[in-house]
Formats: sequence, C-alpha cells, structure tokens
Amino acid sequence: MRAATTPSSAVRSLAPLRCAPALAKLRNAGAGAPGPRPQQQRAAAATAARLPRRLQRCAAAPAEAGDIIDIEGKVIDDRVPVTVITGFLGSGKTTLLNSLLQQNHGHRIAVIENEFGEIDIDSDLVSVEAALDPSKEQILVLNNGCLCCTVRDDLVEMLHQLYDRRSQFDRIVIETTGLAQPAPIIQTFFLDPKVADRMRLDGVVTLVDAKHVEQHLDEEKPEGVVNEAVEQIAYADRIVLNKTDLVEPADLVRLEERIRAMNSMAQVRRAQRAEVPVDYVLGVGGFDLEKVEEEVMAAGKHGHEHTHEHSHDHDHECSGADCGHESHSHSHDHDHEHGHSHAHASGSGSGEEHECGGADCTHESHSHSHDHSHAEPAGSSLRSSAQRHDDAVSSVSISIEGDMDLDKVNYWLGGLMEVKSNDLYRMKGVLAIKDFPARFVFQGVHMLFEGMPDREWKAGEKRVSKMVFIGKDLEEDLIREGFEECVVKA
Ligand SMILES: Nc1nc2c(ncn2[C@@H]2O[C@H](COP(=O)(O)OP(=O)(O)OP(=O)(O)O)[C@@H](O)[C@H]2O)c(=O)[nH]1
Repeated sequence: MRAATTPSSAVRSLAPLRCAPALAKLRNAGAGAPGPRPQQQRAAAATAARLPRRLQRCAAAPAEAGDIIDIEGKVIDDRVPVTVITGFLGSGKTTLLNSLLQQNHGHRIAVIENEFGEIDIDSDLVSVEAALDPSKEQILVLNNGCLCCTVRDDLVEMLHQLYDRRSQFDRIVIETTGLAQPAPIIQTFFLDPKVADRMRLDGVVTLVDAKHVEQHLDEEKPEGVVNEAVEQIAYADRIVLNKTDLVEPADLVRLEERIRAMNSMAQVRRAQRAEVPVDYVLGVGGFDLEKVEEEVMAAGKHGHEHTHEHSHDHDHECSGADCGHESHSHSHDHDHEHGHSHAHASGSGSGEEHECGGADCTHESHSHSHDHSHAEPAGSSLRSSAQRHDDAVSSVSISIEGDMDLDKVNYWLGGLMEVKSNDLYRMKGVLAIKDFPARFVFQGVHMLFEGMPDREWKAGEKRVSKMVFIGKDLEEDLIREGFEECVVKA
C-alpha cells in the first residue's frame, strides 16, 4: 500500500524529484544560448510544483517515447481532458449535457453518467443517438451510488477502459449525481497515478438552480453531514446560474453575490435551459486544486467537526454559506479537527477503508446514509470534509412493466408533490402510457414538473415505466403503492 498522501502533498513531493534535474539541464543548456530567463525558470518551477505528475515532466523535462512535442521541443500535455458537470438535483446538468452533445463544436465526447438511484434514467434522457457514434458505445453509465464512495473505484476502472478506446473521442465529460460531493471525484484525478498520467481534470462546471438553490444552501445539516449544494459551488471552476427565467432579476443579483462570496474564483454566468457557449464548459484549462481549497477553507462552512473560537463577542451561528459571506468578515478561528479517522490508500483508489459496502451503497431505494469515511491524512490540503450524506435523503426507484394510465399518473404525482412539497427534490421517469406510441418523459424539481413525449417505442422493446424519486424522508412503500395503482389493469 502506498503511503497516504493528499492530492497537493503528492504533487508537491514529486515535483522536486522529477523536475529538478530537468530544470538543471534546462539551465545548463541555456548558458550562452537563447533560452528561458531565470524569472521564467522560476515560474516554470513554481508551475511544475503545482502540477500533477504527468505535467510536472511537461514543464521542462525532455520528451519521452509517446510524448507529443511542440515546435520548441516542449512536451505538450496530451492527456485526455475531463470535464466534471455537477450541481444539485434538477439544476440542469442533463440539459447542459444534451446541449453539448447536440452542438457542432468538433469535440468528440465520451460521457460517463452517474445515477443516484437504482434505475438508469439519465442515459435514457441524454440524446445519445443524436450526438454519438451510432454504435452508442461511447456512452457509459455508472449506475447506482455516488461517485464519492465505492463507485469511485468503478470510475477509475471506467476511465481506464475508456482510455483504451481513446481514438474514438478526444475528451470525457462526467455528469455526477445531484448529490455528489465533488472533492473525492476531483481527487481521483490527482491521487490515482495512472489516471493522472492519462487524464487531466479540465474543469468542474457546476449548475445552480436559481429557483431552489438557496433552500439547499440554507439547509441545516446534522453535525458531520456535508452540504452537497455548498460543496458543489465551492469546488466549481465555472458556474452556470441556470433557470433564470424562474426568478426576479433582483434575486439573481443577490444569488450571484452569495455565490461569489462562496467561490470568488469561479466565473458565474446566467443561463436559461443551461445555454452557455461550449467553451464556457469545455477547455476550461485546468483545475487549480490549491485555489479551490483556499476557497473552501474561506467558506469554512461544511459539516466538519470543527471548533470555532470566535475572537469577538457577537454570537454568530456559523452555518451554511453565510459563514463564508464577504459581508461578515469578522475573524474567527476555525480550528478544524476532522473527526474522520480513516486512511484511504491514495494510490490505487481502491484501498479505501470505509463502511460503504458495495451492496448497501447501490441498494434499491437506499437511504444514502453510509459513512464515507475517507482519509484525511495529516497535512491534507483537499479536505474530504464530512463524508456523509444527509441520512434523511434517499431515493426510491420503481420499474414496472405494463402501460400506465396518464390521468392517474397526473393525479397521483400532483398529489404527491403537494404532500411532499419541499422535501421532494427530484423526480424523473420514462413512462409507457396506454395508447401512446412514444415514451413519455416526466421531470420534476420540487413543485415544478414537466412531461413530454420522447422517442417512439421501438418494435419489440419492452414497455417499461421507470421512475426515480429523490428527496428527504421519502416513504418508499407509499410511493411504490401509488405508482403501482397507476398501471392499467388488464
Ligand atoms: N424553467 C426552466 N427549466 C429548466 C431550465 N433548465 C432545465 N430545466 C428543467 O429542469 C428539469 C431538470 O433539468 P435536468 O437537466 O434534468 O437537471 P439535472 O441536474 O440533470 O437533474 P438530476 O439528474 O436529477 O440531478 C428539467 O425538467 C428541465 O427541462 C431552465 O433554465 N428553466
């Protein structure tokens, strides 16, 4: 087992080893010949010290077999760029992905989908046929669970499998589940040496639902439970403030201020239907781990076990995003004492010791309450934070063969949304409606939902209706019963 390291400590400790000889060579070669000036060398060394392993060599070392070099003989980073699209449930990730896949931008994109829940619906909703190779081999689905626990091993494996088919695409886009914590996903690209050699994290793009985000940001989490909505914003390189059609301009301004207070590094762009220029999402140009960590530290509001030693008198509840808000820049010591006593082996991405047993993690309608006890080794700069989702948040997945009665579905879903209101974060499904030749897609976020016909059922295709509900304190039996009642009886 490799010694436990953190992304940034791994990078720092490797940098002198790999780059010093190369820089010395460069300096020698530079004597009497045109070459980098000391200032440039210092800049290169500083850059190298921050870069992942593969790139440290790029900063100055001679080319190796297989490297691509530019006309000046420098190694070009030929690793596959990876974009992570994240954002809370229903914020518009799939909408953005669809738009990316449908545009003519010249990028050949391989997609990895992560689904929180049993049934793979997102891959049904992504416009595979319109955008990808007819073989559809380029879309891969990480079914079940969250990328931040056991499935991360799957992610590593999937990335390597994809890499073997490199000629088929030139970049990878990962759409995370709406409940994903971005940090462990980001870590994959820095901790797993083989992944770091082959791929680079190009950027983390976070979709923000202008209508509902504040509710999630303000949500009080039990001690030790991470606020995913907060983290997703804190770790973003680019933020798409989506659904601007649903809020007043004044709310948008307030939201932007709040977002910037949480993450001043990320660009924020308003959008409807996630419409942003392709280069806002792809080709961000790198993920600066240290800068992000600074932001997260500044925000200082995750569900860590930390002791606040306020150096001023006024009573202040250090909760949610407010803590990181510019407007209260009083000084208080956040003496973070991370309660997790885990040690994940950083090298392979497979040696984590936590209680997230694979089966539990992917259980149908699992209440996602496992303890993500990722290691926080000494000196860690990228905090895994409280690696536990809110116990009350769960997903209920239902799949039923047979046609549904549309009126009954409408009536039942309407009632469910009314009863659960704010606690039903997300609901989506593909339904087989009686006498409808096309699939019927339902999408709901809190009280808003839309339904529309999708493609036609294919000849011989089983007419199966699938629904996933994600929310707080969901009563699985009642939901299942209600859904089953909508099936047309023979
Ligand atoms: N009014 C409005 N609706 C939007 C906008 N963007 C997306 N939607 C709708 O919001 C719903 C959720 O969008 P998705 O793209 O599926 O969101 P998501 O983040 O992929 O959702 P999850 O996979 O559940 O996390 C869908 O019904 C979209 O059509 C927008 O700008 N305005």
